[in-house]
Amino acid sequence: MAPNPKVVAAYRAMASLGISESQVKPVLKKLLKLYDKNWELIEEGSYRALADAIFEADASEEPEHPKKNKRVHEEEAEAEEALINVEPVQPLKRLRLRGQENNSTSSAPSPSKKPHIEKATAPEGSSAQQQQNKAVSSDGNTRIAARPAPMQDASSDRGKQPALPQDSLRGRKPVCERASPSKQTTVQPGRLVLPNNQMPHANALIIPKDEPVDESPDYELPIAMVPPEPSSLRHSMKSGITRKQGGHVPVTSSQHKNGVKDKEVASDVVIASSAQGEVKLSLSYSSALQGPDFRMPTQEQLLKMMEDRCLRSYKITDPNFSVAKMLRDMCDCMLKFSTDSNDNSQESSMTRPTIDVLKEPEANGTPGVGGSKDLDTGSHSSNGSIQVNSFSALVSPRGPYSPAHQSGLDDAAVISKMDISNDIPQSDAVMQPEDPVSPNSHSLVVVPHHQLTVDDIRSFHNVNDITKGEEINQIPWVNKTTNDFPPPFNYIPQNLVFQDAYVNISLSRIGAEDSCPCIGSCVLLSTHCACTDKTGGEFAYTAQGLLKDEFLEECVAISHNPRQHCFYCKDCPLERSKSNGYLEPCKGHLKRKFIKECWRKCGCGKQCGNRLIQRGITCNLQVFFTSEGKGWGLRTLEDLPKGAFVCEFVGEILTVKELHERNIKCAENGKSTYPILLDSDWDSEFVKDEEALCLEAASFGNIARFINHRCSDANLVEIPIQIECPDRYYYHFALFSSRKIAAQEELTWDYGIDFDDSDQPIKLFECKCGSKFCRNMKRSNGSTRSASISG
Ligand SMILES: C[S@@+](CC[C@H](N)C(=O)[O-])C[C@H]1O[C@@H](n2cnc3c(N)ncnc32)[C@H](O)[C@@H]1O
Repeated sequence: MAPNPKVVAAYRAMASLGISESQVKPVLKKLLKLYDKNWELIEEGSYRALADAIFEADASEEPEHPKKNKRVHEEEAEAEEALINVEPVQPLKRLRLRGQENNSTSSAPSPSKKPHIEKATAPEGSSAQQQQNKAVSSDGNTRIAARPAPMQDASSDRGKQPALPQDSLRGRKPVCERASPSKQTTVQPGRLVLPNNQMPHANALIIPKDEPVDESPDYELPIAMVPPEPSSLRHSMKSGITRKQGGHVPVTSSQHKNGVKDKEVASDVVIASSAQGEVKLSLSYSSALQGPDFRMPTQEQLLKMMEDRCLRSYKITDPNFSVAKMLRDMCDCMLKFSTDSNDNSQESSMTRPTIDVLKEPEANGTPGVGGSKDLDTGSHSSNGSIQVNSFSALVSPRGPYSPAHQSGLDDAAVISKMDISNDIPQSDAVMQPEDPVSPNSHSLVVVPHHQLTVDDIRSFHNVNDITKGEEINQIPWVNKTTNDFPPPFNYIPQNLVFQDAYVNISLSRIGAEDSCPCIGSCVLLSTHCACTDKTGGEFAYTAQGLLKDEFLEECVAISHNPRQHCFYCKDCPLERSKSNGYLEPCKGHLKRKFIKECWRKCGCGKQCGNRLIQRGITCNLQVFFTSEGKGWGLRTLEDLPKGAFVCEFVGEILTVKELHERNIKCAENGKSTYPILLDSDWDSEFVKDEEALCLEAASFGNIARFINHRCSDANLVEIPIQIECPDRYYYHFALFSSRKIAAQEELTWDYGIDFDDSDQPIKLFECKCGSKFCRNMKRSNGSTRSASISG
């Protein structure tokens, strides 16, 4: 018999990819069977489906179940016949690009025929793409905003009796409102959450620049969604109104015919929305395959399988990729486990684990930052669903304004929390009609790109590097405690003027007394360096780049005994900024020891030992969610010696007047400010309004915005550093280790808060520092005055 020319062509195409006939043959047979001998589907995209199916078959090489041999042989016989019979038949339904499912094309599916899900999920990316894209970045992630707690209205105490000078602010006002470690895991309407790169399948969500993009302009539709009533859905998406309950939006065609579920359908995906803005993706898998041997996979097994599958199938970003397909694969994985595996480690029948997929990925070699490695295998959801919570935001390497593209989601859509339910008709455990008002009801939030808020965009914190590449070292974040994501903010590595602050950095102002003619590293020279003149002729740093002990001890002592180091302005710029006709007395400012670093007008080089903090953060840090109720915190991932520079407190440079205005505005909006006053030198002369500066790090800041307060025995101490500005009304605010700090220890500094003084520009929080010297603890034990913040 003459060879079928189509078969020959397929062999040739595969041969060009280095795939032998013997590899092609069995897969081709299966595909022909699967596609009802529709060669069009096989030939499409230069035999892409075939190539991918071969790769998948190669990778899995799972032994056939003996029970199935007979059926398999029958199938093979049929397929063999198909190799001869090239008659095209009506093509079967394949997963299609979002919004295209309703299109009628030459490959439009036959409503009556559907491939088995296992086969239908043959990978869609081309093999060539697969090979090219092995090193696709795994960046990415999402969030559900942990919103800052509301701020106290700074004006609330106006008009109170004049107070005597006191050191209630103790010269340091880093006093920050905590970003609320709220348990808010619900996606708010209009809020965007992207799939986490730490999800096993995250790579699949990144579209390479040169990939063709979905031509469908219909970005208001969710991915791979086939709305039964497109117009109404579109309306609801566009208007930001979530879809009505009980109105599940089926993604695939698992319809019930006369109330009976179609047994042929292996899975379906249902997306539903609620007015609460929650998202539910419900995946059902066929009851036809469910028997007495049904077993649930363990979370690890399921995820591992998904990981493998994603690596094989989706590592190439493919314009045809759809989340629905990926989720359907997950159902398929469940099916495989439940029917094929006899592994004793599996969960018993009908147990359904809760998967917190994205809480704890691994980063920088530390356990558990945001990924799937640290799953809570013990917790099972009661409603028979697998929950995949806490997607983290993707960070776009192409800039923060294209996260949806980066995710492969084009202009739309994002899921923050999804329930993958095992629809088991017998138990009827899930797929109940949803209560439109219940907080547990499920919702679909599809956010067109144009609806993203600035906060949404800011909140795409890369789980592996919250600094977005701004620092020398990556700084990952991790949350083992809740489903919260780091609050939205823009990472900036250096202070930036907000608006009115007058920071005059000009070379002409730096005179001989503020620069040195040294060559090399000043700290190594025996000659006098002019840059030490302001610090008593001594460098504060050792040749090893640590603070000298003596200097450090003095700084710590000042911190511990602020009263002895406070000065009081005659005409306090801070009070002036708040004054609405009634000027209160100065509450005191802490006069601290300065360091002056060499800078660009000096003869020495960048590596000079007297240029420490300007070289940036060098230790390995991690943002983490504290378990004590302080919200996010910062810790070191390595042992730190005493006197090590950890980081600068970076933020927007504001005048104190601007800070006051911002505080009021933030209070109105329920937001917080994270300010510190740059007031260490305010005693030297009368400080003009525009010179009374502070740093505010809530919206623009660096890693220091995560450092929590600890009363008195904090392990960091703050030191003002003069670098480029000879006037000390502007300086850098650097944090050094005040003692040896062990890896994994939380980094803290004493904000200098007087918890008994409610007349502060910020709202106080209930201190949970845990120190035996806690000033707030004393107050709450012995005093009736409350200084706690809500949230
Ligand atoms: C600079 S921010 C620190 C990062 C913050 N924890 C977060 O989650 O973004 C300061 C805020 O953290 C919280 N915080 C800091 N130290 C705390 C402590 N010792 N006890 C309770 N809350 C604290 C307060 O809400 C404060 O306003």
